[in-house]
Amino acid sequence: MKCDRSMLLLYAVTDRAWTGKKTLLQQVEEALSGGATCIQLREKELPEEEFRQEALAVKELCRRYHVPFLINDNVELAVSCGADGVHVGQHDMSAADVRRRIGPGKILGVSAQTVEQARQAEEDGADYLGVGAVFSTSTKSDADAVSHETLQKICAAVSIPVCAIGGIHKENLHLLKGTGIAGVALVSAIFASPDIRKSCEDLKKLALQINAQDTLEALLHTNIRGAIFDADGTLLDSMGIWDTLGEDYLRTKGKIPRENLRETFRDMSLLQAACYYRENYALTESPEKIVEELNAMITSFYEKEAPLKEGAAAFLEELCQRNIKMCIATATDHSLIRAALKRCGVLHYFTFILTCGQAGAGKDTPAIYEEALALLGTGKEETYVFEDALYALKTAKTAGFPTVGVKDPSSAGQEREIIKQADYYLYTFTK
Ligand SMILES: Cc1ncc(COP(=O)(O)OP(=O)(O)O)c(N)n1
Ligand SMILES: Cc1nc(C(=O)O)sc1CCOP(=O)(O)O
Ligand SMILES: [Mg+2]
Repeated sequence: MKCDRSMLLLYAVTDRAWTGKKTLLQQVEEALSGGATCIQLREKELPEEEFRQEALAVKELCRRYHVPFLINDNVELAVSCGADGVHVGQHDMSAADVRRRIGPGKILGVSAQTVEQARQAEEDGADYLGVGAVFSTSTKSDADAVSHETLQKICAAVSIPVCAIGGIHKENLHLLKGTGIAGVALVSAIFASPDIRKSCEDLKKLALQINAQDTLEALLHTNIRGAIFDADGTLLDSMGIWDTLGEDYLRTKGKIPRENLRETFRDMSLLQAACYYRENYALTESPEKIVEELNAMITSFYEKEAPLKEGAAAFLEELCQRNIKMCIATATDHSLIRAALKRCGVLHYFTFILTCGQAGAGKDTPAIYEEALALLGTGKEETYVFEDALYALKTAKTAGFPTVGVKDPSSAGQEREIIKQADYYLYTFTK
């Protein structure tokens, strides 16, 4: 059994401190029945022979649940009892030596606290990394703190999957959203719980929500019955036009843009921008004519160019097959969005396109989402709003909709806040 990303989703690391009237084996079985995706037997005090007997029993249990079984620290025991793998830290046997000892077929997990250690572990043959402590923990007294920034850097620096560990529980797990982890490893949140099975079920749902690659899958397994999609930056890769429109327009007039017009243009209406170009670039056309010409450029872009985001068509098809009602809620002109979606072959998925103009308000108030909801006829708690812009996402969330943030370069500066606010965050629509 080799390691894949999904095995790290809910990684239960044992500790006999809280067994009470139960045996550790019973506790492990509860964790497995609650959905633990990997078990690590971590015994710091147990005499070798008892450790061996316990390892053999836990191994059999894990086999029944088809879940990988790893042993902490004790490489020889892992080999002799036929565990699926072993986890070692920076002060244990070196990762390269462990890999040589266990061979290529077994799983090697290595703890890392820095990017350098992480890269070295990958080079030495680690299959996954355990990175912590990401929150303060009293379970391991010598654990060093690792910031979420470092955790994110480690995830980006290596190509093996990473699980976070240390002080993780139901109330803080969501704070790891956006770091790029494949899952979470937990001790007390599982084994100190009076209801281990239920705790695992709850923790697994939360872990699915923060796991970037599983987000699409997780979404499909929610109560979703309706979906309200923003168009620009969410389904369409179209935000770039607003960045370059002013400069492109001036070039068609033989003018050389003297400045980066991006910021200037962003806060202006088309008419304001037209007056600005006329004054600052000595254009002879009337402001109304300039607006007409700008509109023609925008129309041409939506009709002929604006691409769908990668994977979006397949995602919409998947929602459609599950009978999820879908609509568009957009601040852009109805005919432009319609043209772009039709050209991209996805218009038929949407029951209607609703614009802010029709709703009588922008996305800083929930009118458009409430009207879309009424038209879809689904319940609010089962109707998910997909948005790339922070302010719109916040409006929908405050109004009580479940929200899905969608990554777009135009919102890069707000990405962390979007991740924090959104119930789900899609880095991509591709699986
Ligand atoms: C999944 C996972 N990650 C990290 C650790 C910690 O390993 P280490 O640093 O060797 O500390 P001990 O667990 O041996 O005290 C782990 N065990 N599992
Ligand atoms: C085993 C372990 N390793 C850590 C590390 O930082 O590498 S923290 C830790 C203990 C985690 O226990 P709890 O989930 O109860 O906080
Ligand atoms: Mg160790």
